[in-house]
Amino acid sequence: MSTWDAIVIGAGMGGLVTASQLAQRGAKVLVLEKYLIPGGSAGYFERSGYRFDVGASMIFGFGTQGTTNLLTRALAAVDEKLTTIPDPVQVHYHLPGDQQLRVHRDYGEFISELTQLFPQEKKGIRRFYDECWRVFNCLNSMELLSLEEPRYLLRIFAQKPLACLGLAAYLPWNVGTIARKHIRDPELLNFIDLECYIWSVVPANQTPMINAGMVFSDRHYGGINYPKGGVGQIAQKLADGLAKYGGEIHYQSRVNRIITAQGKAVGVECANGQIHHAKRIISNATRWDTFGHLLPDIPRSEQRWRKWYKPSPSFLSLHLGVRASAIPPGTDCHHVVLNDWAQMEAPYQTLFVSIPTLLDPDLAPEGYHIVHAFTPCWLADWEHLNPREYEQKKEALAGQVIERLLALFPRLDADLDYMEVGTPRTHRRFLGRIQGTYGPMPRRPLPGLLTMPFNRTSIPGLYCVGDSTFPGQGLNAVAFSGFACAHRVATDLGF
Ligand SMILES: NC(=O)c1ccc[n+]([C@@H]2O[C@H](COP(=O)([O-])OP(=O)(O)OC[C@H]3O[C@@H](n4cnc5c(N)ncnc54)[C@H](O)[C@@H]3O)[C@@H](O)[C@H]2O)c1
Ligand SMILES: CC(C)=CCC/C(C)=C/C=C/C(C)=C/C=C/C(C)=C/C=C/C=C(C)/C=C/C=C(C)/C=C/C=C(\C)CCC=C(C)C
Repeated sequence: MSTWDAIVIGAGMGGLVTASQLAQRGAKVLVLEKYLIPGGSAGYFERSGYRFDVGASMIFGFGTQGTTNLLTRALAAVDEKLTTIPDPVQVHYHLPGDQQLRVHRDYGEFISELTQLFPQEKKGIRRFYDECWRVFNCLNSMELLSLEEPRYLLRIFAQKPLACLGLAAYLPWNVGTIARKHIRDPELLNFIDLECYIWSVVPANQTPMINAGMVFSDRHYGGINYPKGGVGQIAQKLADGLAKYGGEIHYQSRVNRIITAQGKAVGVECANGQIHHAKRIISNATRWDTFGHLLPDIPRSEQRWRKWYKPSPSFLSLHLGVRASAIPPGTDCHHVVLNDWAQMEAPYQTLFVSIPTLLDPDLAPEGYHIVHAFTPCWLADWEHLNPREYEQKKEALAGQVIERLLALFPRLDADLDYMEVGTPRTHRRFLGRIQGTYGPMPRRPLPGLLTMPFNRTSIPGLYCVGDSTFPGQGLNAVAFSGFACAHRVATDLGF
């Protein structure tokens, strides 16, 4: 039995930012993580001399200026810093009809390359992406904290009235509506769908405009920057910072139950039988894993949320080690391959490829590269298989992905040194996420971010943080959720 100011269930990025922010304010914080290391889907694993990122290697939020560089800020708050390596191209698209497009760090260069593909839409392209900048500039001019804290809202409204009104105006909108104001060409609209899909896993008409403002502008402002030593270093450094400020993380501590008394969350019970009490409980597990699992009941507000959002697909992931000769000189770090616009959302169709060793060669033995290839698919496709069927399916689908990779890297098969294949079952098992999901997705077009819940829940004393809270998926997004959650909890605790 022990008593804390706050207990955080899960050391994913959302949980770690919340915990480190609270500890830095003087709160006594305990993080309970079921796995061996921190990071969750932003963790890593090592095999045969390779250090693989568990999830995506394309990192936003590491800029040096403005207010939206939330990873830089979260680390700095606990006196930590990471060396980062700038990526000159956010993504190299391989589009249907053998078209190629690179999203350069330089905004002008990107716009000019896109305009060469769609010259008839020169004005529309400029107007659409400039409108994204308007959203970003509002966000990037203000301190980003909890929108559930009325005194903060009054303060930023007094400081930045135009930016607040600008954001309030965009909150209910999705990208599809804004894009259609400026663009007519159906193929260009398909491309805008893909621009959204690769991080939101839904097309433009379901992707909140505020999030697109962040992603489509920050890639040119703060840029995409890779942390030296791999994505896992971010969580590791936050965990170090947390410890410096007196917080604790217990690994291999799976929480089985949130304990309530008179309807209020007051503690947790772990699988090892330990019980911990705290004034506030914060869950970094998804809302689906929190309500109905850690707490038996699903409150009415959560039932409503489930009518709006469902778990998005998971991924089939190939983590490959290859001889350097497989990767031609001049290759970009991140690629997206799509052969048919109509198939963008179909399982195993849109292929994501990252080669983080092009930025940080130390992640692989000398003379070798890491290739992480992943493609969305559903858990249902992988359930009810016996071990032999499961292995056979993994092998067959991995073979199909490699076949597609050969179009980009013809020597890849001959130069293959190591392969580890993850499925939705792997993601569910190791990340503890329902159906191995990447995050929540709207069941239908919703009013932008208006339906995304903040950190407080309908259970007094219980908060949620991470990608099933405002503003959704992405490391920088869950970092925002962590800043906001810590701000709200600290205020409630009187810190
Ligand atoms: N390039 C990128 O932007 C990038 C890279 C990696 C991850 N991500 C994003 O990170 C987001 C996820 O971050 P997050 O903070 O929401 O969560 P997360 O799922 O990454 O972390 C949750 C953590 O909670 C732990 N956990 C779950 N249930 C538990 C229990 N009962 N007891 C103890 N521990 C438990 C898990 O082991 C995990 O470490 C995703 O949206 C993904 O997009 C983005
Ligand atoms: C007062 C008054 C009047 C009013 C009020 C209003 C206001 C103030 C409002 C506000 C709002 C806010 C603050 C908002 C915020 C937001 C945010 C922060 C957002 C963020 C976002 C982010 C994001 C979305 C990100 C994402 C990312 C991602 C997801 C990524 C991913 C990646 C991947 C997957 C990779 C790919 C790969 C390849 C391509 C290879």
